[in-house]
Amino acid sequence: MVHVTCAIVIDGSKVLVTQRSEAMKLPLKWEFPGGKVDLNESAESCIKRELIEELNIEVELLERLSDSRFEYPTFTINLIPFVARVKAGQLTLREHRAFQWLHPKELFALDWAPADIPVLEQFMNSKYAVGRTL
Ligand SMILES: Nc1nc2c([nH]c(=O)n2[C@H]2C[C@H](O)[C@@H](COP(=O)(O)OP(=O)(O)OP(=O)(O)O)O2)c(=O)[nH]1
Repeated sequence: MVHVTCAIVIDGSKVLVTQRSEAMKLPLKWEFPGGKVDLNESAESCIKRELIEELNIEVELLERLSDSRFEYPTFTINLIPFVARVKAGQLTLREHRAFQWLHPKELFALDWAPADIPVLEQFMNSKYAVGRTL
């Protein structure tokens, strides 16, 4: 099983989403940015490191949500989500194809990496999803 962290980065009512590039696994799928946890690394350190490496942003973690386990045909992922806020840095795409800041209600329309769907649902039911329609 692969342990992967991801961050739902919020700015007011907007949420950051990133699109995987053609060269990555799950090409062109939208995701919450993050990546694989290294050996002996905590989930918290991992997500902070990944966001600096991939997007050049330093984040503050607000809350850890529940893990989402998903079986892809060739591997099983345990996705560890955090809600976070940008503390410093100018967002720069280093691996992804695109990014968008969206309102919570716009999120469901994206073509998501399947493991992210339960994470998205948890987020939508949290106090951080401002202006959501329930
Ligand atoms: N970063 C991230 N990865 C996700 C999410 N949802 C999801 O299924 N994944 C999958 C895609 C990848 O197979 C894996 C994360 O790996 P990664 O982002 O470090 O990159 P990768 O697999 O392209 O890298 P690699 O195998 O070439 O080292 O988890 C998500 O929300 N964020």
